[in-house]
Amino acid sequence: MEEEKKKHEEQDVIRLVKENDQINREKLALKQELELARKAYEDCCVKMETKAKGAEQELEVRLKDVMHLLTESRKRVNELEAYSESKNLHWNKKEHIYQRFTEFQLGALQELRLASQSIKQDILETQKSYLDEFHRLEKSYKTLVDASENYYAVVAENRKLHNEVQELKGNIRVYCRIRPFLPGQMGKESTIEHIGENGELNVLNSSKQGKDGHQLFKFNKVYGPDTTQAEVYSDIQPLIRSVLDGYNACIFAYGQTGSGKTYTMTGPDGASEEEWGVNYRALNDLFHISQTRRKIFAYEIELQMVEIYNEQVRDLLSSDAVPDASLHPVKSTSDVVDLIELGLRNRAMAATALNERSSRSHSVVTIHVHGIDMKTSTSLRGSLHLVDLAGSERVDRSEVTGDRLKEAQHINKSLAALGDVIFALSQKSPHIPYRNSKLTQVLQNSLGGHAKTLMFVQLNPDLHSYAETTSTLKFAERVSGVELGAAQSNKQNREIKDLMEQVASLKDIIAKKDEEIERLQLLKEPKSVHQHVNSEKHVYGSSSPRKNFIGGIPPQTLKLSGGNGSGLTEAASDHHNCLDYSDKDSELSPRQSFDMFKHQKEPVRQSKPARGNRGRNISVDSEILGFGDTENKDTLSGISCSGLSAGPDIDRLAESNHSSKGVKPLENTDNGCAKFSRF
Ligand SMILES: Nc1ncnc2c1ncn2[C@@H]1O[C@H](COP(=O)(O)OP(=O)(O)OP(=O)(O)O)[C@@H](O)[C@H]1O
Repeated sequence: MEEEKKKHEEQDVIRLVKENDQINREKLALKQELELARKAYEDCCVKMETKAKGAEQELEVRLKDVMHLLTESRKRVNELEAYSESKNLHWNKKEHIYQRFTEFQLGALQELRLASQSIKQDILETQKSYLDEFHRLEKSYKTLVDASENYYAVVAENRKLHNEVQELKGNIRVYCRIRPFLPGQMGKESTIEHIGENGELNVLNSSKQGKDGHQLFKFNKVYGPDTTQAEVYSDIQPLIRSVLDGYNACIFAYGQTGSGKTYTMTGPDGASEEEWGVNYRALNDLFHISQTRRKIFAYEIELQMVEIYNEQVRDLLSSDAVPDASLHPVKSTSDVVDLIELGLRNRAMAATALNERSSRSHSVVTIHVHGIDMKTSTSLRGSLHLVDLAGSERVDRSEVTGDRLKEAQHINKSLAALGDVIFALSQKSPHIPYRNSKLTQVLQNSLGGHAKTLMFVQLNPDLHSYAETTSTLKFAERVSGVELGAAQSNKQNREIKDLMEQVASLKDIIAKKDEEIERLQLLKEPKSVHQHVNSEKHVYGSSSPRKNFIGGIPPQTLKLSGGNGSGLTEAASDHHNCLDYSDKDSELSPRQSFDMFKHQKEPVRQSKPARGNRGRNISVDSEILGFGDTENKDTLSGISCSGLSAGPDIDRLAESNHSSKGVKPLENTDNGCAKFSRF
């Protein structure tokens, strides 16, 4: 045990020696390590010391700099403080100034606001007045524009018309129109050899040899068979338009039966607008122009349509028994179409061998235009007669007898009378034989005076109608040589119109007084009728105002002294009627002419009780009406020596009448009526 203890002790000693070695070794290593650490520490301390010294030096430099900067900054701060102080003072001053200025500005602004409000008010008021003024100006400007538009249109039209008037001055215009061959007549030989540019017309009769077969005529214009209705109308349009300026115009269609008179004046049956004749186109045109002038003129247009058949005037627009030629106001073309169609239906037709719907009457469409210039109150009256004459064919060729012969004789008589009137006008004869036929009576105003007259000469190109054609052309050629003088417009201004009305009423008063004196004289001297007649003649002398009635006829003398008062138809047809138009009354308007027809009835009823003495009445009336012998002789010579008959056939017809009855000077019949001994 001991041993073992010893052994353990030995082992412990060995272990302890070993451990001591180990600790010594470790102690040495640690000593070395410590030495190294101490050396590293000393190095580090030296380094740090050096570094600290460097840093200290650097910091000192920097401190110096900072101190310097600080001093500088303090200096600047002081400076800035001083500056700011001065600025502050300055701003305070400025603020004070601004404050005062703002206060002042606010005051001024307030004032300005007030001023602006009042100015605004003023502006609104001015604007309103400007607007009013502007509207007024706009209105007047519009009126001026309209007026100027119309003015220029009117001026242009007037200029055109002026030229036409110049052109028309003088001769009756004659336009010749050749109708085409009708279906079924194709292959027929034509008499028309050549139509010249300037109104020349060569007709040819192939059955005659050499020179005799050719004849040359010259008119204002010749229309070939292909001419359209519109082309024809465009040539006469200015004449028709002049009616709106107060002119009277008359357009005839003359020619043998079936030569196209109705076609030219009205158009074919059931005509389309393109085929419309002069009648429709004229009215259409008049409406159109009256519309364009509506700002300047107020127009009224009225229409009448009569036919003259066997020397009787018949109203075509009235189916009533009323005999007066009715006047129909028209406002549109359709009114016109309806009226003319009614008239055409009423027109007397009768068949002849030449034309199955041959019109054996003259048809007269009359357009009355009354215009008032709205500015000057000048009134104007124009009228247009559109006459479709009855056929001028030869009686023998018409193969007519009995009633048809009578019709033909009447037609030829009235055409001869028309020729006589035209010739008398051309001769500037003091007596124009208007009353030789109803046709010339109705057309009186549009033939003489200051009317414009145009004649369409219608031709049938058929060689078979050669004789008719040449006789028609000869008549037309003579008509074309007739000079009527310059046309004049029927304008009357308000003052003249008022004065005329005053004069008329004064004349009425004087006439009434005259009658009273007459009545009193009759009461005083019931037996001295003869003396009374003489005294009345004196009263009706040139110094008497009665002589000055329009047209030279006192109203009470426009009566049928010997008629039965049955009105227009009978008045027109009855040769015993004393009513006629004085040849001096060519200034009467066509309206007045028709009015005379209207007045025929009433005075007849009055004539007996008013006058009491038929013989005296007759002598007075016949004198007033111009039935004096000398004048009537002139009438007759005018008829027979005119050299302007309605062609050889008409002459022949007249001769045949003369030979049976003999040509005698005009004579007064028992009842005081002038009788034309030729018919
Ligand atoms: N220019 C034309 N173009 C075509 N047809 C025409 C022309 N002129 C006339 N006619 C025709 O010729 C025929 C006879 O014409 P219209 O009846 O006009 O003759 P008119 O001279 O008036 O006869 P009347 O003397 O018997 O009244 C009609 O059928 C018509 O349509």
